[in-house]
Amino acid sequence: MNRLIEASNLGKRYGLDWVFRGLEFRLNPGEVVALLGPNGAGKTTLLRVLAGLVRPTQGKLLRQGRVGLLANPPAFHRHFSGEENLRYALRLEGLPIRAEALKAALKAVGLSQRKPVLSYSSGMKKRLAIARIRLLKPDIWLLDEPEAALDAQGRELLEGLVQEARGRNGVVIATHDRGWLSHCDRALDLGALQKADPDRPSSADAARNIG
Ligand SMILES: Nc1ncnc2c1ncn2[C@@H]1O[C@H](COP(=O)(O)OP(=O)(O)OP(=O)(O)O)[C@@H](O)[C@H]1O
Repeated sequence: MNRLIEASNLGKRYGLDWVFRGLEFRLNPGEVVALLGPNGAGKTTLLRVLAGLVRPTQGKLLRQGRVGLLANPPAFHRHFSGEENLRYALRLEGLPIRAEALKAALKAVGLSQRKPVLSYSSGMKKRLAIARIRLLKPDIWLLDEPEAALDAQGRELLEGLVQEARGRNGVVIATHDRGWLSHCDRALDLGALQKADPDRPSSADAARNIG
């Protein structure tokens, strides 16, 4: 089977401080992995490294396929409407832009087409980010605290999205919400990795099977 992500001896340091070091991580198509750990454990940093936005300080990282990062908070062009932001994202990825698909994507998350994003609440921005990742259909879904700011209906949308994705894509969910574990195949606990070795020398894969 072709792996979507294969990382070995991965490490990221800011100044003298290692955020993580010696990390082994693999993601296969169809797998959903939870990324756990307390504040500051390195979940966002690892997602950004896996997404290719931050260069690792050490180690090898191989990725296969398109990556979609649902950041927390998600970033948009504030003066563009929701629809314009979706168009822009599709154009950047070189994907076809179909007006009907854009309209449907916004409707599915309960947003109107014309309002500028600067008038959105945090939950509405999160919903727009859900619409965006759903349209972009990446092979690798990296979700950073995806539940933050969402109401119960938004959460349901998100859970549906993860179920949709898990058929053929790989999903990594960084979260403090252990409710996600029932949707995940494995968990990687960065807090446990730190505790196992406070100086964070090279360590083995901290992933554990959860069912
Ligand atoms: N650009 C940066 N420069 C310096 N240090 C950074 C930078 N980004 C993150 N860090 C540090 O890396 C560590 C991990 O931060 P990160 O945001 O990855 O943690 P997290 O697990 O996502 O935390 P939270 O649960 O609070 O979102 C923290 O000590 C943080 O201060």
